[in-house]
Amino acid sequence: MFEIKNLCKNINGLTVLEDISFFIPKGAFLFIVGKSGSGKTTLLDCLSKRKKPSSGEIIEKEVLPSTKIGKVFQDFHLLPDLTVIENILYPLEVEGNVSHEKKQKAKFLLSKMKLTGKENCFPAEISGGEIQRVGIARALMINEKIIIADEPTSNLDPKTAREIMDYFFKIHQQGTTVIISTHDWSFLDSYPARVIELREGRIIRDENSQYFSNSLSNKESS
Ligand SMILES: Nc1ncnc2c1ncn2[C@@H]1O[C@H](COP(=O)(O)OP(=O)(O)OP(=O)(O)O)[C@@H](O)[C@H]1O
Repeated sequence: MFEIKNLCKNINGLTVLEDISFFIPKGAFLFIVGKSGSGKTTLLDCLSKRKKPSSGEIIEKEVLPSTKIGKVFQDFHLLPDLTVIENILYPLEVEGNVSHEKKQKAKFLLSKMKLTGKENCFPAEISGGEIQRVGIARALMINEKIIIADEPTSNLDPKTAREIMDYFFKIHQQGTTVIISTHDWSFLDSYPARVIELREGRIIRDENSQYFSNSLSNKESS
């Protein structure tokens, strides 16, 4: 789905990503891990077309416009004057594509994100974790082919975080390519995933999660 070749990203004179090369096949379930500042967000920004590489390239086997990539980033940008359900449907509204079926899907995603009962609240009336889950539901509404999520469970209690990660894994099993950055190494034990570890902007490991959890590198980073 993505072939990343010799990707470098410099920001304000700082090399944030250096010579990153790897392939992400269609249907992958991929965790990007690494210490704070290792370049996870920047890599996801490049994959989701929020940032342009300074050099190198990202070749998409199936080219999707930026608006068709389901993105979950820390700046959720919910529209303050729209309710929760209106925010989730907003990207489709813009395209004039809100059908009865899509509304049913939005309600289904609300229940999966444990937001039932909050659909008519405005963003100012819900918690940070709930805002995060609205952002996830909106991303899932946009696209079923690829989801790129930057620390999607960071503000959530452990039980909710686990339920939402289970849901990401389920949609991966249904065929969606899922790329997630996380600080939570406990997830690596729980899902058969590919794990790429970054350190100072470089890939230092790229392995299956089952080999990852007991590693020295893991202990160093947790
Ligand atoms: N706009 C920017 N201006 C200056 N430096 C930046 C900018 N964006 C990122 N950086 C730097 O790039 C490096 C990588 O940042 P990035 O946010 O990609 O790391 P990260 O692994 O996602 O970190 P965290 O886990 O804390 O979110 C950091 O040293 C950061 O300070």
